[in-house]
Amino acid sequence: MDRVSPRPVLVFDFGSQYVQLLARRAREAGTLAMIVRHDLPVERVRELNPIGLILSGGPASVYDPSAPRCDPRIFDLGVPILGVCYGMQLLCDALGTPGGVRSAETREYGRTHLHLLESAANDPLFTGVPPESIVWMSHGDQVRELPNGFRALARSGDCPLAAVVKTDRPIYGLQFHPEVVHTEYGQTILSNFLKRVCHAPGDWNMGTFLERAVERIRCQVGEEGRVVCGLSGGVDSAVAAALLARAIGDRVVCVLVDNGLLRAGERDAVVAAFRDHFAVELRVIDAADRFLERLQGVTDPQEKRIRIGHLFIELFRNEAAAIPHARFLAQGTLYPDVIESGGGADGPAATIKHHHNVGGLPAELGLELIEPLRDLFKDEVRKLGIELGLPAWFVGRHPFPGPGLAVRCLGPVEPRRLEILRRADAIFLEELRAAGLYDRTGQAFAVLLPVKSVGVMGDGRTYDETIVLRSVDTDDFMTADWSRLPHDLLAKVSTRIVNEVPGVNRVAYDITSKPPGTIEWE
Ligand SMILES: Nc1ncnc2c1ncn2[C@@H]1O[C@H](COP(=O)(O)OP(=O)(O)OP(=O)(O)O)[C@@H](O)[C@H]1O
Ligand SMILES: O=c1[nH]c(=O)c2[nH+]cn([C@@H]3O[C@H](COP(=O)(O)O)[C@@H](O)[C@H]3O)c2[nH]1
Ligand SMILES: NC(=O)CC[C@H](N)C(=O)O
Ligand SMILES: [Mg+2]
Repeated sequence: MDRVSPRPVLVFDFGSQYVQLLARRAREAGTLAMIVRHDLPVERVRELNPIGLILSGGPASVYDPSAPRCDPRIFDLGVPILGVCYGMQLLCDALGTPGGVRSAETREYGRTHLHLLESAANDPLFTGVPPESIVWMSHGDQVRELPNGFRALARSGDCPLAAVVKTDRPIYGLQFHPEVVHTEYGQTILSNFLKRVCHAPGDWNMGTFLERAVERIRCQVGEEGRVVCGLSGGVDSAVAAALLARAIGDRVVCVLVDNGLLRAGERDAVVAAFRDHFAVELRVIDAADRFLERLQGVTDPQEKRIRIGHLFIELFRNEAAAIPHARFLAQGTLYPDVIESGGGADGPAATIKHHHNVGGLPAELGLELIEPLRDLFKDEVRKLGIELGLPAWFVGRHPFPGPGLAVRCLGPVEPRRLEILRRADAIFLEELRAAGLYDRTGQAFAVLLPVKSVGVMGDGRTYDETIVLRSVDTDDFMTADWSRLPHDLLAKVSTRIVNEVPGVNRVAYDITSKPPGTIEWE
């Protein structure tokens, strides 16, 4: 992100899955955010002249001797500090909490009720936040006792210290995550921190992103360079392609790989949509057989992604080899793909899954990557797509992962199983659209389990496959809640799948949020 506002808020990265969300919420509040290493020395912090500091969450436990820590001198700078989850545990530990930080008796993941204490009534951090609200938690450790010189501001059912503040300095700790969209007043709290506690002017805006991104692409590609752009028909690659077209015109060649793992009718739909909305060349590579061959007998989800990622790159490389000056590969990589793949090489973030386009890439790429959307989230990319002139129905499409049905076909990926999944998925989406609910859900799809169960159909015994329906509500795909779909719709989809898809005798509906689940099953 570019420096427009002179004084940034620094987000110290302790390996949270949500570190960029903190930065993004700051952007929404009109403040430039810079993500920095968790152990940035205080001298360097001073040079950056921050308006405030945010300490992110993270997978470690502060009582673990190898846990990441910050330079303790940052607490004496006099700059406002907000510690979130691990960040709160760390600052309480560093400033001295008598009972220490320990593993909690009850861990909290997902939706929790927050109760503000009377002491929060006049605190600027909670201006505009009602006494009771919903927050999202994701922790197993807890600060046991109020640190010396702190005041408690809020509690939850299982966590007596859900928010604390130092009485003589603007140092706050929150055990819940204000940065996730499911925390009802999260943006209010972060915006209060920036505007009311740090006194940030709030004049940064996203409009400049487009111009700067175009400039950066021109600069990277040069006068002659050509770019191969992996185009999936999804929103991210379409927006990346449109951005490239704006920056370098017909020096971009889009490549759609038909990997045999696409949904029913997808390939034709993408080709048609592309023809109508883009002025650049699109090539389609038929590679279904090669992907299926590579996936034969593979059941481990990470291994599936890695094999798929590698084959994608081989195909892009072959394509680029035939085009003069094509040294670049563009992908619609977003921040969630990056952070879930483990963030950076030596960062403290845990690997949740190797997204095929990041963690699944081979060591030797042979092409220079262009990923203009790497710092952004899905809904920001959608806004950018609209600015670039893509139609609203197109940018509103549900995401579909690059590894496609392979990561929804749990167990071995075989043509027979893919066909079952494809048909069940098509029925679910058709009914969701018919009920007018497609645009009100974030992502919906079917999953085929490697589990058979007993049923009775036509008075006879069956022993057949299980389909799970998954539908989630989310804007940024970092956290998600399961969609409360009408029972009548679920009943209709279930009946149609069992009646119309041979080999399936049972349909289940997934009622797990993220966290603790992920959106995909693999
Ligand atoms: N079948 C495909 N052919 C070519 N490139 C692909 C294909 N599938 C994925 N990619 C590349 O991998 C990137 C990441 O895939 P991902 O599914 O996250 O994004 P997307 O498909 O562009 O958008 P969406 O999230 O809406 O599905 C894409 O932006 C694209 O560059
Ligand atoms: O291109 C992709 N390659 C991948 O390997 C991959 N894995 C997950 N996804 C998509 O990312 C979003 C978050 O998914 P999860 O909650 O399952 O991690 C959801 O929208 C998922 O569909 C992927 N996209
Ligand atoms: N999300 C977090 O920051 C978690 C912090 C710590 N690892 C815990 O489990 O409590
Ligand atoms: Mg996709």
